[in-house]
Amino acid sequence: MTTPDDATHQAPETGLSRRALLGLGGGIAAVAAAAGFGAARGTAAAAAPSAAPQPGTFAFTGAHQAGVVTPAQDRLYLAAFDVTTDSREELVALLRRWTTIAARLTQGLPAGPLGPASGPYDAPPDDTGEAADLPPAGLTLTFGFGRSLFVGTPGPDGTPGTDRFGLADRLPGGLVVLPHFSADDLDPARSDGDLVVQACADDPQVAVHAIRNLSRAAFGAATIRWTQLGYGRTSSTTTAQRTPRNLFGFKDGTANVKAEEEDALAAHVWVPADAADADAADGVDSAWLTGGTYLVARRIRMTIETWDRTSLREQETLVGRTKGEGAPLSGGTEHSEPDFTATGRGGAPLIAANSHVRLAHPDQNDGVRMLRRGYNFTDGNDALGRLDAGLFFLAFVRDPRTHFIPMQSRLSAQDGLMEYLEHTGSGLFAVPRGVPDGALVLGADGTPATTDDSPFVGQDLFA
Ligand SMILES: C=CC1=C(C)c2cc3[nH]c(cc4nc(cc5[nH]c(cc1n2)c(C)c5CCC(=O)O)C(CCC(=O)O)=C4C)c(C)c3C=C
Ligand SMILES: [Fe+2]
Repeated sequence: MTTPDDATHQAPETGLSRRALLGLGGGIAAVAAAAGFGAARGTAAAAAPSAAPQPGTFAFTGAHQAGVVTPAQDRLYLAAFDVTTDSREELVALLRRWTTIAARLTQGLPAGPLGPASGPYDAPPDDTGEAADLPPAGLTLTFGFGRSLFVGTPGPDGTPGTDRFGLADRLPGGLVVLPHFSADDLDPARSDGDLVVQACADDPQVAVHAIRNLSRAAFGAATIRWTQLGYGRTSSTTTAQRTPRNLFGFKDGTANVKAEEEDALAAHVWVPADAADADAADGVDSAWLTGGTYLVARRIRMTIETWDRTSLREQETLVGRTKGEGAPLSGGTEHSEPDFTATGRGGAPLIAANSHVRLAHPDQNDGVRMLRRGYNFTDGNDALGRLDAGLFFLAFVRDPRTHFIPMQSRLSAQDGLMEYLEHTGSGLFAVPRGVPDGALVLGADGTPATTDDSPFVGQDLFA
């Protein structure tokens, strides 16, 4: 399992900058070894002197990809890509390059072994440089695959898409076309994509630097389709984290699935082996996704100006919790269980039938929960001067057919909050399991010791 080093929870800013790491004798090899990359094959990394894990870093390798249960960082930059090559080999080569670069960036190293300010004077540097003096900032990079990577994009007349990479019989059952939900006003230019990279960090420049360098490494194979910048996490993913607030001013993430809840993660987040058994009955081999998860992304615009003219009573009634403490309207404190049977004056339920927390609660959803990991966003304003702001909803689930679609159908039809919400972008991605611990061996220059058999994110998909 991906585990953060101790320092990351508290003070990532204490980490050394990339420039300082480069200046350390044998720094790259030592960091690679310390990050668990060494040892396996007697490489330079394995032989390097051991060093303490870098403060402010999370391991890149592990049973699951980092960036799911990792304590939610403060900033997000997410990019969806269209693959522009039709060559399976070039796609695999891209994923190898991304894996190598991600392993380096998440450990606070520059994208390439030479860094931003050395290397041949007549060639572009192998790192763009804007994060050179910044600490690792808890950067995680999480990769996923969209449905179009497997079966292409259907034409407007309904003609089937093209299986460009011979992956159609690997399409996992949960990677469906999401239905239209009422109040959806989706912009195709902010939706879907063959590949996704979620970069989370406690410094926005570190997250943007990561996507920029991955995008650069994709040249000739993939181009950015859409991106979303997020600030102010809207969820807690560990019990140690303070519950943050969304742009409606309410605490968000109170009842989230947390990293410490191993049983809930197994039941609601990680794709179980029997999902592949079910797909096998349909002639699909989706074993590559066992231990992975699905990422649902929804750009949800909030009509902030209208909300701000709404009474506190109305706001709390629509959410179903108090604005100050975040306690259920049935009483107690933030982490008290809501009592949906409690009634007030005239026998009316204290938590209204159309309140968000009642409709999203597991009791109303066949026991379903999800790991939410969203962010606030503000993308300027529209022609009327209204903020284009809201919540970039991100959730990791074991199967969107059971863990997202029914709940979102219910919310979009009945949730009182919907009067203030508009879904403007959408994406669904299969997130493969992690690169195994200790398997990614970086050489002394920080590149994989062997290129052809070094593991990469999503490797099992192409096996
Ligand atoms: C389909 C899933 C969900 C969408 C879309 C969604 C949008 C959304 N939510 C808030 C604010 C809050 N949500 C809260 C709880 C909550 N929300 C969902 C699901 C979706 N939310 C779930 C599963 C839960 C937990 C329910 C439970 O188990 O009790 C809360 C309460 C605090 C908390 O538990 O996090 C708030 C507040 C907004 C503003 C929003 C769209 C912009
Ligand atoms: Fe919610």
